[in-house]
Amino acid sequence: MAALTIDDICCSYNGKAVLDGLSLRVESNEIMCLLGASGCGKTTLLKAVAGLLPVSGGDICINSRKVNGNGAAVVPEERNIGMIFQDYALFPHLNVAQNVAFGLQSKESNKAVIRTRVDEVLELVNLAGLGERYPHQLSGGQQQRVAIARALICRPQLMLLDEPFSNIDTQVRMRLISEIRSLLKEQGISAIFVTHSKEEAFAFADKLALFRQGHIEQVGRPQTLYQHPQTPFVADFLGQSNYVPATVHDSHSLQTPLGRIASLAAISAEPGSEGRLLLRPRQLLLSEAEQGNGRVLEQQFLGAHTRCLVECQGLTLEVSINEPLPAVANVQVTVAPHALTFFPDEAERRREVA
Ligand SMILES: Nc1ncnc2c1ncn2[C@@H]1O[C@H](COP(=O)(O)OP(=O)(O)OP(=O)(O)O)[C@@H](O)[C@H]1O
Repeated sequence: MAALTIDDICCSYNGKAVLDGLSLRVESNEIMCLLGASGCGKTTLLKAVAGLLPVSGGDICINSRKVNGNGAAVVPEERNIGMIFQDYALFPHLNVAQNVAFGLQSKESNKAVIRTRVDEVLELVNLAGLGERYPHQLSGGQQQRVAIARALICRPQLMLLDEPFSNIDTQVRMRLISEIRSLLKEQGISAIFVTHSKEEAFAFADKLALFRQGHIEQVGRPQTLYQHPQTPFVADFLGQSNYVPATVHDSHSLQTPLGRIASLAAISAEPGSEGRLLLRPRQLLLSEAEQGNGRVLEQQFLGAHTRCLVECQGLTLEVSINEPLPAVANVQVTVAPHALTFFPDEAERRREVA
């Protein structure tokens, strides 16, 4: 069942369209990440879902209930949504327990029930025992946990998170991401999460929706978008891309300056079609070879891997290898067996016209 369906919505500021006919579906207990460049409309979409911004067209349904439109408009506090922001938005004059209790107080008058629920959610976010502290006495990561506890206390069905990890230092960030992800999964909460960071998106989301100027370019599992992008825009946004000119030889191979390359899956273009083969730095392999087809131009040791620039058949390719090569100039460049991603020139021309 869908936790949220957004169907053909339009939003504008001062008559200028920011979202124009955008559709998206978030399944129950699914974490959807909105990823995209600054200003492409991610926060606008969150605000529209939360009911903080009017929608000029289209439908938004939360758990099959329409929440916008004449006669159907549901106010933000009745949408059963939890919101978490980049700057935590805690009340500085309230302690942790009071901050967390805040949203529940308008719905529940029994103080003992509120206290028990505050303790429960503080336990969930690993802050048990810190209820008496004030926000300024907590680290950034702890403050964000308080914000999460405050959002959880009303048992939301849907959580909206707007760049929640960007103020958290790198050491703590991946741990917090993994904890919050497990928490949302355990509690059966669906979520939409906005970020600029592809690493956060990969680590936190079940699905990515990659935005491009108010529309969604591609939506799917992070690995699918990374390994099988439908457009060069998606490929380039999600990681380093090498492009090699190629012609389709048959349904399972391409002819390229690196030779004929076999694909582990069928290529969806006619034999003879010209275009570009996408190769990620990890999809190229290097071996030392005096008579090899490539020449190392530059190496950068980056800890977990080494970035290597190689000149091969007139192309400059970026290859990711584990350890730096010894000082050899010549290498053999080959392509690791995989399902090739091929962008036909014709499809790109059609996209440009559209
Ligand atoms: N209140 C507003 N009034 C006028 N224009 C606005 C307003 N809020 C946002 N915009 C414009 O709408 C566009 C989309 O903004 P939005 O905040 O949704 O982008 P975003 O993708 O979340 O960006 P960022 O990643 O920088 O937060 C931008 O061009 C922005 O300048």
